[in-house]
Amino acid sequence: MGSTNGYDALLVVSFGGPEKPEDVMPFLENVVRGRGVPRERLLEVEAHYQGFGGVSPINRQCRDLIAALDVDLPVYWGNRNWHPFLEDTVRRMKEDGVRKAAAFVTAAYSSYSSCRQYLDDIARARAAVPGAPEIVKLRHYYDHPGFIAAMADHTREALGRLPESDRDRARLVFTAHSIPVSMARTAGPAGGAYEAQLRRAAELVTAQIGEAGLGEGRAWDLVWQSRSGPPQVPWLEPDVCDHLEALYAEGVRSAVLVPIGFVSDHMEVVYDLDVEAAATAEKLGMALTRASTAGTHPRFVSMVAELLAEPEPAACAATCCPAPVRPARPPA
Ligand SMILES: CC1=C(CCC(=O)O)c2cc3nc(cc4[nH]c(cc5[nH]c(cc1n2)c(C)c5CCC(=O)O)c(CCC(=O)O)c4C)C(CCC(=O)O)=C3C
Ligand SMILES: [Fe+2]
Repeated sequence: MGSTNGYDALLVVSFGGPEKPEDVMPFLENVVRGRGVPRERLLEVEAHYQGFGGVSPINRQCRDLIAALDVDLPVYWGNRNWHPFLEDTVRRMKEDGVRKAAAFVTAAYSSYSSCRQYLDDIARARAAVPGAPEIVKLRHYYDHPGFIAAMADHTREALGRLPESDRDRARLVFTAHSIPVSMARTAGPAGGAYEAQLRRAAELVTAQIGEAGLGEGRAWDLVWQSRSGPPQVPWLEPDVCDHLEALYAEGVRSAVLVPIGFVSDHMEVVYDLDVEAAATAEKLGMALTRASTAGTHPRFVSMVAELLAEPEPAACAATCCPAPVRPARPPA
């Protein structure tokens, strides 16, 4: 609990995910609408979701976070790609008499996909609801002590799950969602912010591990996962699985995956890391554990209340994190 700073509601904004098998394809169509993701990729990803019973963990995780929050405000929740849709939530907020809400987005970093697109989602939802409340997006929190403490705790815990003899020398492999190289170049006010912020967060987490006596100056890397898009468009590399192979070739025999780019253990984490990267490590004979994301760690939960109490953040410049220029359609 604490100051609510002139806000009369908190709005949690997230990605959304399917909750039953029939939801999977319509959800995926929403995600990739107009984005040139090849059909084969979509069918592959559909199979990942169906392998988990057609249920993404992300909605449950949003509900859990909301249940854990200790704020003196009514809390609402709306998604980009699946129910509860942001527009429906904004309509309900208006009907409830909300006038000015703070938005907590479940993405910590700057980039079109992780920041601007959420701002656009909020703007579109408000435009569809006459008399919609004002909605102020809270600041990026990738370097907030609450986020870092949660990730450091979970990284220590994952180190503890390695065989004892591997703990001191295990490599920390931080991962984040790959994005197109062009999107990475234009992220943030001066470009390059997505990668720079991820590096900063990884550095801060590694430093806290060092303070806990788990290896001053332990080696770490930042690599990418969950690449989408057409194959001819360059995305950030290396992919986490290729990186594990390269590490093995260098003689590294143990690692901890730290999904610093995400805030809950959603499908990209439980499939791309716990299934795919785990299989790569198994094949190589490498000891590998995966740190939990921030989730409902108490310090991450209390961070939300702390963000609410901060002075209202300045809006992003209109030129920040621009939408990608869509690749031309291949000739028919
Ligand atoms: C930066 C970033 C984040 C982190 C910030 C944030 O958290 O928002 C993120 C999160 C997520 N991405 C998710 C799922 C998907 N992302 C896709 C596709 C894409 N992601 C992109 C970027 C990001 N994505 C991009 C540039 C694309 C290409 C299409 C486009 O330009 O938009 C696709 C399409 C199929 C495919 O993977 O090819 C799916 C299904 C889920 C839900 C998981 C669940 O259901 O549990 C979450 C949290
Ligand atoms: Fe994604």
